Amino acid sequence: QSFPQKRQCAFQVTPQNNKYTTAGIVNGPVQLCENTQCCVGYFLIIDGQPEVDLLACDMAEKSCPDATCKAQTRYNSRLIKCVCNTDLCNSNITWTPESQELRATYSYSVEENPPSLDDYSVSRLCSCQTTKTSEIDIADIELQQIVGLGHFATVWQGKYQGSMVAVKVFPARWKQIFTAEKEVYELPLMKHAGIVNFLGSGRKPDGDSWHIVLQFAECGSLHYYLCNHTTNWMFSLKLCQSLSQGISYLHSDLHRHDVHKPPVAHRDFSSSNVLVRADGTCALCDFGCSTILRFCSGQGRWQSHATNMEGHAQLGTLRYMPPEILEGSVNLRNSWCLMQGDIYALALLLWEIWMRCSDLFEGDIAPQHLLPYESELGANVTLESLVNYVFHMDKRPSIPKHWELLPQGSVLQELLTDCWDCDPDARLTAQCVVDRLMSLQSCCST
Ligand SMILES: Nc1ncnc2c1ncn2[C@@H]1O[C@H](COP(=O)(O)OP(=O)(O)OP(=O)(O)O)[C@@H](O)[C@H]1O
Repeated sequence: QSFPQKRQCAFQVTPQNNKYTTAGIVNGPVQLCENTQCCVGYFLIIDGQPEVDLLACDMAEKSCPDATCKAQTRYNSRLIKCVCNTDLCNSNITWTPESQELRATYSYSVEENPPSLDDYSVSRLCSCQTTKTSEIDIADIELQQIVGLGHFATVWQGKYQGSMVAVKVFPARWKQIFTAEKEVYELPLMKHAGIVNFLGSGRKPDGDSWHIVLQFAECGSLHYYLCNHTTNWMFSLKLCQSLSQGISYLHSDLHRHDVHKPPVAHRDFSSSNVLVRADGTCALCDFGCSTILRFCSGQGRWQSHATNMEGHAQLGTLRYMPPEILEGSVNLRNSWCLMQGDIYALALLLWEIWMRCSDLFEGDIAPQHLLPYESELGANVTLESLVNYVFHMDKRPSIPKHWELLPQGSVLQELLTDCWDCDPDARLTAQCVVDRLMSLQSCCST
């Protein structure tokens, strides 16, 4: 009886990313694969050259059609990966800076491969309704003070028709991001308590800036709020519920009469992109990186559509990126994976909120606000440290041990672990998070 030869792969790990040690028997620089015929290699680009970050057998059986180690698309041009199917093939990577630059441009656009003509025609066929909002005459707005400085825009507090508003001002060079964000706000049925109310948009007569006018959120961003306030249990639950209801609504595919709201993936969900109103409810904002999914009946599948993609390899905030996006294994043709990425970020936001809830800490003293992974990886995380910690080591923000003893502790713990699971398919849907939070309301009103 003959047994198939086990694959041998070059092996090199660091103590920080030693998860792959379990993928097979290690004998010095060689590993005999237990579960797969595929070798993997991760390389960091240092001074323009690939340097080994990790070499090993793959953890599970996956497709690896290449015989040699060819550089695959990555998050940006600083980390590359290959998967291949011959003995020790992962020890040498085929890589050129030019090919990498070209591929990186596409790596975080919606299509994993450069779009074909067919894709374009399908996108046109599947374009969907928008609600035409009357343009706002920018001259009617009185800008009062700056309340936020983002990557793309400056946010002002202002006055419009006697009401306090927020005005997001994009310089002309970010017109594409402005258009993408406006397109999401202008979708039908976008008015919802969990989403900041869009009042209109306009352009300065001299054409040097584009404006989005929004309801003003008195308490600023969730990040700002948590830095400055602790909460009690019921208040934290209100923040979490409104937040999950907002993302659940954004993800929903709604048909009301003849009007259709397609699902939207946020793709840059972070505590800076959630606002807090005076009544303690959250509202989602900042849809500049979002993707609208359109169902193409001709194709029988969901099609992603994004105005803002070309030329933007890096979408979203690094710290909140799910492991599959950090690692680059996500198939961006599968639009649902974008929603699953939002759920991972939602878990980090729930964790941030609960870590500031005094009722969940002894002596009612909650620790000062920390961003996810801030205590483990510092205030300025790098891609390499996150890939290692979140993907290779499969670690998440730590859940306080004593929560196990609290009446709601096990539910909180399960909810977080079910939302930040390394397997995107295992994560809860946003509606399921809303339902679980609802059950917490009845079980633990302290
Ligand atoms: N409607 C609003 N009411 C009050 N403050 C707001 C409002 N909209 C935005 N802000 C403030 O401005 C900040 C930046 O807003 P926003 O995230 O929309 O801008 P951006 O340029 O897209 O930022 P990013 O760097 O996340 O891409 C928010 O974190 C918040 O503090």
